[in-house]
Amino acid sequence: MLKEDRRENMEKEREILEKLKKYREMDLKYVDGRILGSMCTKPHPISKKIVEMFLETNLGDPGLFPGTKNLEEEVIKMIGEMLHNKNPFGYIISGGTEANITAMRVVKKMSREKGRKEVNIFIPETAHFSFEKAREMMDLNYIVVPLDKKYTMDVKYIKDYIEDNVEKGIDGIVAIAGSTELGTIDNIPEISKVAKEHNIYIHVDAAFGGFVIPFLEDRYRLEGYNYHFDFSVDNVISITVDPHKMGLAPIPAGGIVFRDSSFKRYLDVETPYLTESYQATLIGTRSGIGVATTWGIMKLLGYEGYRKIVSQCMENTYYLVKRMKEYSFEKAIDPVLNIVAIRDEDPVGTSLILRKMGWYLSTCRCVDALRVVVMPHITKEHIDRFIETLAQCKKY
Ligand SMILES: CC1=C(O)/C(=C\N=C/Cc2ccc(O)cc2)C(COP(=O)(O)O)=CN1
Repeated sequence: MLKEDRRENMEKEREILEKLKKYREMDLKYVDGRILGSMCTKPHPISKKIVEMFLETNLGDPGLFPGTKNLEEEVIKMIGEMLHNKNPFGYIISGGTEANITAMRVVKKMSREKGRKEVNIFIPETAHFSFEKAREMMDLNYIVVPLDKKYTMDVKYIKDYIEDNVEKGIDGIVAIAGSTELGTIDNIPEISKVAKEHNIYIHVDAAFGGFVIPFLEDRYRLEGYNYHFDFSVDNVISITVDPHKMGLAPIPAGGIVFRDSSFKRYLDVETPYLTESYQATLIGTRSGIGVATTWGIMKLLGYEGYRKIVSQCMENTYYLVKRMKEYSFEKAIDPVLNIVAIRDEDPVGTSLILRKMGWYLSTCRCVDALRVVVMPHITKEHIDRFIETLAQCKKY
């Protein structure tokens, strides 16, 4: 390329990057500490170098990228180990939504194989809206399970429902380990007893809790909740666990892990023109970035690294509750994970006022409360500033 052309090109590139910078400056930044309602955070710094290294990879055609495919198998093994599964099968995919849809694909296929006309699935009121997308797409029939006083699934309701509807085949139970709104954990060992008796598939949505609970020290574990949620519990067949939440991986990095590879056949679709004859993931072309960054961050942090991050988040969670008390702001429940629900008579109204003041948090539906997710980017200074702002805003 001529020197002149090269110079022109560089000038054009510089202008384009300048323009992009203007758009990026319109975005909020996690480090400013005003993003209080997100379950994502600033990715671990090592991510940048890994993204650059794996930019062109495509796990949609794994025969071309065997190294990246090997990494995915290793990452699933690492996450499987974290979830007490020595023989895991799964994928690092676009996010928790795709992971939950994938689990529901398997439940539906297994139900069809049993010759059932209807796919009946117990689902908690606290279920993430991704299950609504799955229901619509696959015509699933949900039996919504009410919550008990701890905002977890009422297991007695499941038992009674099955006894009162013996003719109705139940294909699955969705349980949550770290609910979106309150971070509560359903009593999965209790649910497992019912599932085992009736041979029912349990899918655990640990999109958020999957990278918190395994690292949660005893001092942060509350009486009255059962923290066992993984493959150590019978009938747990699949788990959603997202590296791009508390795993500190960049987006997109969701995870779906199955008890073993025997469930792959329910997902496989023939792929005539690819380097592999079958493809199980919902998304076809998919970058290897999520796999590689998750592998790198898990190797770098290890158990101890994640434990420290989770403990820091829990310390800041308890600090927020302490500061709230000084202004008589009430918590809706004792924090189970790093999520705080601040009672409010008009949570939507208050959150809109706070947003105008530059603070982004969300609200709960299951209880009238503001919702703060105390992610690793939130510091005590941010919490101090937030509480002062909330106090001002409540004066009106
Ligand atoms: C229990 C559960 C979730 O809390 C969840 C998402 N949750 C929160 C997603 C979120 C992330 C950042 C943000 O600023 C706002 C919202 C999903 C879907 O995960 P996703 O497809 O990766 O968004 C599934 N289950």
